Amino acid sequence: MIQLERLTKTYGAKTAVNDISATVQPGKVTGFLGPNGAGKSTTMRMIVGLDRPTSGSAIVNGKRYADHRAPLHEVGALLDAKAVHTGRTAYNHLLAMAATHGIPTKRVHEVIALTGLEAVAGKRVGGFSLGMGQRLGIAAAMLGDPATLILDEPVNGLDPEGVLWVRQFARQLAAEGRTVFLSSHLMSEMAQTADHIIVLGRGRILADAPVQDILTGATRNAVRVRTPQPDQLANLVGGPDVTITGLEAQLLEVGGLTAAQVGEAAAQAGIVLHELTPINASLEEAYLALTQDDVEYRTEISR
Ligand SMILES: Nc1ncnc2c1ncn2[C@@H]1O[C@H](COP(=O)(O)OP(=O)(O)OP(=O)(O)O)[C@@H](O)[C@H]1O
Repeated sequence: MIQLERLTKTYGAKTAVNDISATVQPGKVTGFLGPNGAGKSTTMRMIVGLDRPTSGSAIVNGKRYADHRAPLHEVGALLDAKAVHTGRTAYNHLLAMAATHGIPTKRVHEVIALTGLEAVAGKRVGGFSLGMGQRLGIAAAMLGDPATLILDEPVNGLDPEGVLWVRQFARQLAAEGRTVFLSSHLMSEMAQTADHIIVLGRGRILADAPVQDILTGATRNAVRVRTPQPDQLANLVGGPDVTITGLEAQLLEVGGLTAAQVGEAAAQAGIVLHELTPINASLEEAYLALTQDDVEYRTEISR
């Protein structure tokens, strides 16, 4: 379990993480989502003691990371997969890590098997593909058989097979009762992997809810209607819970009604329809809407 309590980190005038409180529960995959620069990596670095909070605290399995006698057995982290690129073989890299933490060689073989690295364990890490490097980073995080796993952008740049592997691995770890905390800037990926999602924007928590709740909240009930009689249709279906937006001269977006309701009302009133399209906001749209004011660097799209 990870408990963030009023956690704050400032760099000079810049507040990277702004007074966040949240609990990451065991037995679940929790997605940590936010646009670039939202403060995800800084939060994760504070959890594993690589950055010191300006104020507030990050507690893992009941203690601050630095106060654990054998932190590798408590928390495994993959924070920067590129950091493991060395001239060593994967096996020797893991063996060196294990040796410095008093972890037996047997465990090195176990994590190699666990992450499917058997075939490449004798190869130099410098020549690894991104996917293999990611597996090696996860193998290293698993060395101490930790109850809590923290993975920063574990699927970034992976091919579909690699993405699927990380997703299944994360789910398996959660099923074993571990706390699994993954960051990503892709809502679509998190929606398929996580049970719970925490959304960060400009260092603040924008949402902290089960994936199912976020999915339900994201579904928009709206219909796009093309008709040569837009004013009559608007008068007909208009009401207190209905929003009507003119998109083009003969194109309306009707919110709050289903396509069936609009179609039947139009038929009864003899209004001609040329198009009737239900619109469902994707989860990605909901996420963009949630974070649009909180993106640090906005790309201007010229029209
Ligand atoms: N060492 C540092 N010194 C100064 N500013 C920093 C430092 N580390 C991070 N920041 C700033 O803090 C903010 C949060 O950065 P952070 O890397 O935590 O975001 P992130 O959500 O992980 O983004 P990304 O997806 O790009 O990794 C950014 O504005 C970043 O520029």
